[in-house]
Amino acid sequence: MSSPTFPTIDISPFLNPHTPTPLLLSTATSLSRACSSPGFFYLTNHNIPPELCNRILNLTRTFFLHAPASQKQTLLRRDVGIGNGDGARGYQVIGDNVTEGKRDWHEAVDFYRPVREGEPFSSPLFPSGDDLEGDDGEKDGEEKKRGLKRERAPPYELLMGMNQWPSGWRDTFEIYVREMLVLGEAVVRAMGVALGGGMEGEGRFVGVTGKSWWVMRAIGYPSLKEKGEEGGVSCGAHSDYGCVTLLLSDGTRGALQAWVGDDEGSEKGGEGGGSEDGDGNKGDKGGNEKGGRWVDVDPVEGALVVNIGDMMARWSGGKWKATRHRVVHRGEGFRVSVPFFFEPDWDARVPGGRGEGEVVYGEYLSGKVRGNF
Ligand SMILES: O=C(O)CCC(=O)C(=O)O
Ligand SMILES: [Fe+2]
Repeated sequence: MSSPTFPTIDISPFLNPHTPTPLLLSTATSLSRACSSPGFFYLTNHNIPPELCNRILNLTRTFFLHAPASQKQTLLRRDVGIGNGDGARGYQVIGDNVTEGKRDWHEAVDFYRPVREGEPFSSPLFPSGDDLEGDDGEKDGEEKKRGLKRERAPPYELLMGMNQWPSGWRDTFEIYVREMLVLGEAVVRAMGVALGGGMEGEGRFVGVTGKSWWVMRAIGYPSLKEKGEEGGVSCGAHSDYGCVTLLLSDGTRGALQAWVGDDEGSEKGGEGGGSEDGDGNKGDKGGNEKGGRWVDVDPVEGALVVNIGDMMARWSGGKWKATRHRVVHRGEGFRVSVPFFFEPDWDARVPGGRGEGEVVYGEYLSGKVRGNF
C-alpha cells in the first residue's frame, strides 16, 4: 500500500491565547481543507506530554497482555440490569463485535463521561437528576471536601453506570482525559472558525460540546497472522459517529486504514450490511468499495491521528466527511491504540444528515449502543 499523504495541522495557534488573528484564520483554512478531503489528518503541537502518551500506551499494553483473566472478568462490560452493567462501560473480549460476518479481532476497555448530578438534564433515561458521580475525576477533590462524594449503586440505565478502571489506570487516564478535553475544545473552536467563515464562528461548537459526552477506548489488537485469522479484520469498516476522534496509537504500521477517493465514506456511505457493534463510537459500517481505496494511516511520532464523526459532518452541512476507516493488523506484534472521542453534549441537537432528521445526541448514541439502528 502506498504511503499516505494525509495533511498535518499544527493546532498550537488555538491553544495559545495570544495568537494573532491571521494565524488563527489560516490554521482554520487548512483544517477545513483537511476535513473536506481526505477527512483524516495528523495533529501536531497539541501540548499532550509525550511521557503521558507513553504511560497511557504502556498501561494499555500491560493490561491486555498480562492482566490475569480474573481481573478482565471483573471489569467485563455487562448488559443493563446485570450486576453493575450499563451496556456500555467496561472490558470486551476479543471477538465480541462482529462486522460483515467476521469477528472484530480486538479486545478493549470502554470509558465514558462520568454521570454527574443533575445530568444529563432532561433525558428520560435519567429522570431523577439526584445521583452524584462517584468516579468524577474533575471535581473529585472538591466533592470530597464538601462531603458529597458517594458511589452510585446499580442497577444503571443504559450508558449511566460507572467507569471500570483496570488497577493502576485511573489517575493517569483521568489526567489524559482532562488533556483531551482541552485539546478537543481547541479543535472544535478551530472548526467553528473554519465553518463560520471568520472568528465569529469560534464559539459555535463550544456551546454544544462544553459537557462533551466523551468516549475513550483502550484497544488491544493481536496480529491476525498469529491467530490464524488472516482473512479477518481487527476492527471492521465504519465511520465514527460523534464529533472529533483524537487517536493515540503505538508505532505499528500498516494497521489503520482510511477509505480515500470517493464520497461513499461519508455518513450514509456504502450499502450498510455491518452488524451491530455496540462499541459506543461507531457510525455506519459496511461499504461500497467502488471508486476509492484503503490507504494506510501510519503513526507519526508526536502526532495524533484525527478524523471527524457523523455529527460533525452533519454540522458542516455535508461539507466535511466522516471518513470510513478500519484496522487490519496482519503484521508483527501486539498493537495498542487509545482513541478519544470528543463528542457533543448529551442534549446537543444535531441537524439532519442525508435522509435523516435532527437528532438529540444522547438519544442517537443510545440507539447506537442498544443496536436498534
Ligand atoms: O485503533 C485504531 O486505530 C482505530 C480504532 C477505531 O477506529 C475506533 O475504535 O473507532
Ligand atoms: Fe473509528
